Amino acid sequence: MPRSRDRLLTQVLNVAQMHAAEQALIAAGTDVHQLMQRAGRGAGEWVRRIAAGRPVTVLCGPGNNGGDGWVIAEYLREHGNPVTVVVAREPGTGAAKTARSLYRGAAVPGDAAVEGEVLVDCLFGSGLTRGLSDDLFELLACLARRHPHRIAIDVPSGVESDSGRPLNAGLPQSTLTIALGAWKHAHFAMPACAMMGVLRLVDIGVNEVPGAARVLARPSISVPAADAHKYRRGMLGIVAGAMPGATILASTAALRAGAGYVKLAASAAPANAPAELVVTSDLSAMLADDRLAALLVGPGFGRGDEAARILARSLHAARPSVVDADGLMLLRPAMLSGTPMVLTPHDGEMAALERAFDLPASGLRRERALALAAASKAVVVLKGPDSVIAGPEGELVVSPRASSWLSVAGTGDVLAGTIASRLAVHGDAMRAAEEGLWLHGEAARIVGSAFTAGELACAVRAAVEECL
Ligand SMILES: NC(=O)C1=CN([C@@H]2O[C@H](COP(=O)(O)OP(=O)(O)OC[C@H]3O[C@@H](n4cnc5c(N)ncnc54)[C@H](OP(=O)(O)O)[C@@H]3O)[C@@H](O)[C@H]2O)[C@@H](O)CC1
Ligand SMILES: Nc1ncnc2c1ncn2[C@@H]1O[C@H](COP(=O)(O)OP(=O)(O)O)[C@@H](O)[C@H]1O
Ligand SMILES: [K+]
Repeated sequence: MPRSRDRLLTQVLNVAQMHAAEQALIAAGTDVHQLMQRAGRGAGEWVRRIAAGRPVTVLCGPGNNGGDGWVIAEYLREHGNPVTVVVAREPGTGAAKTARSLYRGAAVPGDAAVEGEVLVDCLFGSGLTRGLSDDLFELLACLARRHPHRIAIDVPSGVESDSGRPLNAGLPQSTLTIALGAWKHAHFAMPACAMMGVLRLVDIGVNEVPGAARVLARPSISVPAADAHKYRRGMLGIVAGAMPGATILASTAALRAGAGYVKLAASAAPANAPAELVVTSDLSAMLADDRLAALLVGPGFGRGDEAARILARSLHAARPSVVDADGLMLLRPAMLSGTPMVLTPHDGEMAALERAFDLPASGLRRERALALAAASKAVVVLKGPDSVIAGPEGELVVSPRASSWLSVAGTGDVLAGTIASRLAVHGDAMRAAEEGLWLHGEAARIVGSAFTAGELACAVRAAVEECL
């Protein structure tokens, strides 16, 4: 597969965009039946590998998701894998009716007593418009209980594709979810993304959709130029506040993420500062230094008047900046200078920013991040179990689930330090945000479990190594 196709397969589409992409393929000469064959056979191959000869039950609904199910069932039958279709509803679309007519194996009416090893959920996909009725919910739940492996096709039935909202309570957990044609927002949005198990994508030839979101992917990071020296590699200034612990964590990560020089402006050198960190008590001189490539302001800052003054002064220096933590609580529209900026709020800080920028605190997380990015002209990294990055021009990057061990104090400081370090290297706010978020997730994968934020910060170096 050419590399450009690989990149294309990182796009994330909403239902309207998926429909438009499908129409474009149809206009170019591929009919819906062919698309369903591609999707169903591609998914069927994953199911066949997982089933490995064990009995499979395919639950088929009325729409094209059900149609995919009939194709999967026929694919398994052709390959000699035992399969039974449970017909929750007879097919209602032309393509699904054709797929059913081509199936030559066993089918039973909506019967919850069917047993097997692998359940393939093709009840509803992206066309779900309302919660499952009681009978359909019961059928799905009973079959799920009777099958140890549960594979959802496109999206698990009952999950809204654009939002990731479950429209029924108590939907079964899938062990694998196979997206068809393109990723959907539900694959990366809580709570649905936590119900989907492992994610896989089947390519059906969908082309690039303008304005589509992307999945965060491993960045490519260059080694320093042959003639590099510490200042040209990027000098990062970190402005310390009342609580130095957070800036130490941010500095520890920043020292390992590529910047050539990390300087901390603090009234006194913190007791446990890394030896490589250069500490200065002269904030004005640091801000006036022409070599200063980027600034990090906010971790451990405090929220008093003095902190607000230091934030305003720091941002007045008009350097590419990352604003995090208390800095976000103090940020006001008048402090923005138009230089590249990354804001890294969690949900609580996001609500404060929305108040400061007079934005409604409603809608999906990605919509809220986009609204703040547009209003602030900054790149917004809205953190959490389903982090998203929004750019001021409407760019949107969604993150695959990272380790839930990240839910420990101080990991946000590590993220801010990592992003700031990358910003010091090249000055591109969107790129720095993507690199930093990926490195932070990868560092968590590398350190494993029950780690501290300090251990995470040290693992940023190993994560960088994977991007060279
Ligand atoms: N796009 C592509 O390129 C390709 C897409 N493909 C596949 O198509 C899937 C999307 O298909 P789809 O649009 O037919 O939707 P799907 O989810 O099967 O069913 C919706 C139907 O059910 C109904 N309905 C909705 N909610 C309901 C409820 N709670 N309880 C009862 N009924 C309900 C609703 O009608 P309504 O009753 O709302 O009028 C509608 O008739 C997609 O996920 C992928 O698997 C691939 O084959 C290949 C290429
Ligand atoms: N359940 C989770 N799964 C994955 N990542 C998480 C989870 N909880 C938190 N994180 C990540 O950990 C970091 C926490 O940052 P933050 O809330 O600012 O913590 P702190 O202020 O203690 O540093 C963020 O990068 C966030 O995306
Ligand atoms: K499904």
